[in-house]
Amino acid sequence: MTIAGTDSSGGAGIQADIKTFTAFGCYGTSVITAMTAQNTTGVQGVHPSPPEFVRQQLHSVLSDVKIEAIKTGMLFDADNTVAVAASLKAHFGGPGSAMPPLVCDPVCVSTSGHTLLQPDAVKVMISDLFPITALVTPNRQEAELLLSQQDKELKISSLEDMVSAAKKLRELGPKAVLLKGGHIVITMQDIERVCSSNPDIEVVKDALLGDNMEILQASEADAATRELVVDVLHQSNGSTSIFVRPRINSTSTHGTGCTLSAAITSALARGLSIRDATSLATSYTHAGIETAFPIGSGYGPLNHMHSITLRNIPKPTLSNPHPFTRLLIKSTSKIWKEYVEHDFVKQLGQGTLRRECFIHFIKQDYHYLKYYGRAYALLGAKSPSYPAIQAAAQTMFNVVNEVKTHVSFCEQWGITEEELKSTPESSATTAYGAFIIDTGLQGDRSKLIMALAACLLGYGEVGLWLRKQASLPNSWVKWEGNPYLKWMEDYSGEHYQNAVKAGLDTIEAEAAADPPSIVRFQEWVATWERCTRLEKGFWDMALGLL
Ligand SMILES: Cc1ncc(COP(=O)(O)O)c(N)n1
Repeated sequence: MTIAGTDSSGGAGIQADIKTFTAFGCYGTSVITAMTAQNTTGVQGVHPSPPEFVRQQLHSVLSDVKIEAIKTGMLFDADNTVAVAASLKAHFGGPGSAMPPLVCDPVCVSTSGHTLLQPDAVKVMISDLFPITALVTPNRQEAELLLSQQDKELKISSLEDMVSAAKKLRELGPKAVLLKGGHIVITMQDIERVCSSNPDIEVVKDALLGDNMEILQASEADAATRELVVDVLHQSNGSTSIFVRPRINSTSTHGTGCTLSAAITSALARGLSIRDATSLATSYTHAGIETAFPIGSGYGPLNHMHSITLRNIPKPTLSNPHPFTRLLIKSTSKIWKEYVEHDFVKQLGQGTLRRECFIHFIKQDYHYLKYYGRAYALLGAKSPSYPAIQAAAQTMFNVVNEVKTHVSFCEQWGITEEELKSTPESSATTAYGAFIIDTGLQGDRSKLIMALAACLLGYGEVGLWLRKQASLPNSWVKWEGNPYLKWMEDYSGEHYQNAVKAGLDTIEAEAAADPPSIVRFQEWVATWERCTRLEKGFWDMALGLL
């Protein structure tokens, strides 16, 4: 449900909210607090709803429809603000009627400079609405106005100011604060500076920023001085996360705040946490600006419907042959790095890895391959065409054959096949294997492909990384004479790398043939991330023997 003002030009307010709810697959209801005569150049008139009529609309909706999440936008005056807060408290005050998450976008002034919240309403918003608010989403100007009650001089002009203002705003009563930084230019250097003095801050980078990976071959200079937009989320558990994305110079920004808060509300209605909802919503809004088409002569609206397909999967090029996989890895670059540059891998490369750890690992790998083979059989069963069935079946055979190589490899380490069979499966192996099979059984073929990719691509990455490191002068990787040379040769060798290439092509083809919605993409990322984490867990387990 949105409680806000209308925008006759369709880009902000109720209209933006309903479009955004729809794009997120949610059903929207609306309570109108004011009508505006408005276009892309400004607000020409405001006609507030009488407070009794605001109450009546709220009653009509709440007495009939089960609401999963609520947002407030333009409330216009103190009377309407009181009406909204009182109605919500009355409806959700009783036993068994818990308040759904309330996102308060404290709309005060339009982009064009028109007052959308009268000065005496600010105090009421703080006293009546904030205590029942799950998340308040001010921009810089709104944050300064809200905090001016305590400190008239307060100005927010740096990332440090944003972090401290977000904390102060939290003390006004809402459970969490998202301070939006669209009006403050920030660079990577600022982020590094702030994070080095506040190591607890979580940095959530948009998929378009991130690290380079060997298997994706291309490089992209991430200039320390590139202009960024940063939003700061501070929550009641004391955690602070900052959401970072590239700045777009665009005039298609009318209704950005409404859209962002409506997107967060939708994601909360779908059950995401505030942090994950914010991450998804900032991506969605960014893509809306990026893909907007010009409407009107002033500040035009965003494109709300881009998420029907995933934005921005660039076409493959020579320098970026696997754009979708790149997006996937960049979306999870932190955990991916922890996996592929794990201490287990480093010690293996140095040749210092303890023999027991390696033996534990290859024994468990023997069990894991069983799940992995079965999962490809399941993928075959879910494949729509002969070539797709063939590809899945072929990989299943490759895995089964790999087991034979694995058994003879283990023999060289003094482990018989009998011993492999009788080794109990560790929890990390069962967890990972079961997760893959479970993902496959849930029904979505693409999700299963994402689940299987973390293993395939990760080992390919490890092989290439170690080989590349070994080729550098004075390298920490010991190649010749390393007891694990054969393992490194296998995973960096042509045979395995060809399998990686085939896997990359499958993922790219899957994404190109049926580009996912942003919500579905997020599900793919979540699956991929779970498997990356489980892979890391597999190596933690092997090192845990120490
Ligand atoms: C009805 C209504 N609600 C909110 C806004 C703020 O949007 P923006 O800051 O983009 O002008 C607006 N212009 N109109």
